[in-house]
Amino acid sequence: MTILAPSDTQALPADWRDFFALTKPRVMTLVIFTGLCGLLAAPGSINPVIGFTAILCIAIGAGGAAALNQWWEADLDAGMKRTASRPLPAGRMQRSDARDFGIMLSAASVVIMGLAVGWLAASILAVSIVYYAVIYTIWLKPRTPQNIVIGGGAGAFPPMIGWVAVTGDVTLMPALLFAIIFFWTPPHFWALALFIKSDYAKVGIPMMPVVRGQASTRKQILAYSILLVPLAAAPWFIGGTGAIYGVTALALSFAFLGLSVPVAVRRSEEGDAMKPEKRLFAFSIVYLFALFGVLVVDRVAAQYGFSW
Ligand code: HEM
Ligand SMILES: CC(C)=CCC/C(C)=C/CC/C(C)=C/COP(=O)(O)OP(=O)(O)O
Repeated sequence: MTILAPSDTQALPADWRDFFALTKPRVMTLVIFTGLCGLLAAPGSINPVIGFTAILCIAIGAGGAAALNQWWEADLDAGMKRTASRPLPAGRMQRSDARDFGIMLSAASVVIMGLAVGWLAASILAVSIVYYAVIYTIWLKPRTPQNIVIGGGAGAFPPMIGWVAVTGDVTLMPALLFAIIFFWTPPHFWALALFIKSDYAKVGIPMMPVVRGQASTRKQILAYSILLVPLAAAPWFIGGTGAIYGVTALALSFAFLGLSVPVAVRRSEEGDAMKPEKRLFAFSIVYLFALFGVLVVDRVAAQYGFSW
């Protein structure tokens, strides 16, 4: 099968703000934060300049992959209200410029990571870029309602990259951090997809609520949320963290589960300003920031002798 690249259109000259927008800066804050937390929670130490370089490379690589995602999806983005004002669908940029920008950032991030930090971290970064830009965006997203379940792997790599930048090897702890984000992604995204369902249906993307329906999606959100409870606490169970992390992870995960139940049973009050799925989506972001934040707090506390 031949995959044709989207062609160029007449576009207005883009400025730096459009290039910055191509990196999906708001979404990538959490990607960068989880990468930083992976780096700070890892055993051992790293030269601050090299540590900063590692995080910069995760940011540049994630931004490059996001630019490639938008280069490929310019036509789809034009058909959805949420994405129509992005630089490409709004006609502020040439498609080829977005593609070249994405390739340049991606390549630079991997090479700099390899030379300055290490080639294992660089290889995992390269895999995550290809995973997001090619496996998820080009291959899975238009083909299967399991797109984000499998595609969730792309966004789960950053803490592992941060960890590996310090330790130089992949052990059970970074694998667990990967698994937490991997199983967090379906409830995170399907909660959103439940209230923007019609947008994806319009452009023919087989997102779960469109293909399997709302009831099935709601049940699956609950199933992943249940799984997150033991999984998020697993770093504590295996002795990789102290109780500061473990107890907070359990509290956060039960709160997450508590917000998933009304989504699963469609319980929303008459005149409820914020639907349960909107509430769950918003909390999913707070959840991951807090979970990875407390991972670092736990490690710092242990270093200062505060551990239960
Ligand atoms: C395949 C996996 C994922 C999909 C399909 C997805 C999809 C989305 C979508 C469509 C939005 C709405 C905002 C927008 O228009 O860009 C969003 C928001 C967000 N996502 Fe995800 N996401 C995924 C994974 C992740 C991961 C792994 C992270 C970070 C670890 C993340 C962090 C965020 C954040 C922070 C926001 C809020 C951005 C804002 O405030 O506008 N997402 N996500
Ligand atoms: C280091 C590295 C490469 C990290 C990548 C991180 C990653 C995969 C994040 C995924 C988050 C994201 C923006 C999904 C949007 O899905 P979409 O693109 O389908 O959403 P859209 O409908 O808004 O375009």
